[in-house]
Amino acid sequence: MKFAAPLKSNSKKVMLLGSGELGREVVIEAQRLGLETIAVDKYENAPAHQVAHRSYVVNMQNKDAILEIIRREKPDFILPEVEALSIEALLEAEKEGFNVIPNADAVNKTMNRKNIRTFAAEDLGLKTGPYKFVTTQEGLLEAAKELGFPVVIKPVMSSSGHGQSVARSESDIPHSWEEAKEARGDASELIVEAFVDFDYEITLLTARNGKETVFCEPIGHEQRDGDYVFSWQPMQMTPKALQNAQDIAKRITDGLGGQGIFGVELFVKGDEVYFSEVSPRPHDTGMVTLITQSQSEFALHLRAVLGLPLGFTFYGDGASAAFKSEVDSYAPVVEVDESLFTDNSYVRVFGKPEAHKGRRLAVALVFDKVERALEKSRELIKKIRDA
Ligand SMILES: Nc1ncnc2c1ncn2[C@@H]1O[C@H](COP(=O)(O)OP(=O)(O)OP(=O)(O)O)[C@@H](O)[C@H]1O
Ligand SMILES: NCC(=O)N[C@@H]1O[C@H](COP(=O)([O-])[O-])[C@@H](O)[C@H]1O
Ligand SMILES: [Mg+2]
Repeated sequence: MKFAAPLKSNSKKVMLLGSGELGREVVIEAQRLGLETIAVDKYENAPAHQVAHRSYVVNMQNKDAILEIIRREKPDFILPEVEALSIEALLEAEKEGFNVIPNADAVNKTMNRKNIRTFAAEDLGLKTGPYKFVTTQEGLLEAAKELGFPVVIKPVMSSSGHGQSVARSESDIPHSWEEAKEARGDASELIVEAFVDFDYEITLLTARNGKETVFCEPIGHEQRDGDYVFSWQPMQMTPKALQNAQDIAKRITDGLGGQGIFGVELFVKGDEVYFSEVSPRPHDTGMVTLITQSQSEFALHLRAVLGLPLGFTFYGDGASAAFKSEVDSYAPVVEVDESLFTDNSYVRVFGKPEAHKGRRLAVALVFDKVERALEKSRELIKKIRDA
């Protein structure tokens, strides 16, 4: 493999569509291999903008605007980093010969819950909880009654819990209907899911480099309001549950195809494993790999994209805790207690230019035996605050 320098006529270029905290780590890893990096997002000074060679601010849902940047920059690899972006632009770019990671069809399927759920459950036959799709409030009530309360309601296009709610009875339906409008993406259709009473849930990071598929240790996580708050690795699983999880991850990622890392989200009850959803890119709960693995999920993503070998060492157990702002601010300051800077813990501050309530601004990482690491991350996260 040959590695050119950036900003030359023969440079290899990587374009990130979405430039948040996950993209920032991908850009850093890309630069470590001499790649030229271009970061695109809908607002100025997004985390990856701050480290990339060039950056663009554009309406990510505008086909022409995205295509214009792609045609101008001619990247060797286009890495979608957020769900809410113009899929038409990606389909067209692929048609023109650009390499969309993992491929435009996989991005199309995974960005929309209806597409990915029907693909997983109906085409591939993977086990999921019962679900229905609705477009009206009356339809929502009907579906919830048929599935049985409680139900989880989510816009077909959204992420990080935006627009998501749990309805426990009929009286919650009007609120859930209103809440869905908070979607980051498309709320014209909703998925209504029976509540899966799982023992625990995991993300199984799965990397494909065109030659082999490699799994990371399973990542356990805790979610609040549809968004991750703590994650730890490895999640203790029975051998049978782990085998089932890897089988599902292999089937869904083979089904989607292409190269890169995927975050396969699964619910586990006993030895039974239910498919939930999958990100065709690094996963927020996978930030824990920044402290547990010789090659983080971001480094593995790049290796997979470039077709490089996927070998890495699992250094040992760890945990991560997301810090979310409690204020709205145009000049956010994250105050971190010195006790976070120890031999086995540290913090990464994302440098987001604006804070609002609930926005993730930093992550605390702890390296320790998994229970202690999680316990410690619960203590440490209380020592991070908005200044
Ligand atoms: N059917 C369900 N039964 C029980 N819990 C659920 C169900 N669907 C979702 N959840 C809970 O809500 C969380 C978020 O749901 P989901 O992953 O579908 O949304 P998301 O907005 O895509 O989140 P992210 O972007 O952070 O992955 C899940 O990790 C799980 O904890
Ligand atoms: N669950 C998806 C996820 O974690 N995505 C990550 O959050 C950023 C958006 O953050 P913002 O909402 O603070 O701009 C995205 O750009 C990505 O890095
Ligand atoms: Mg999810």
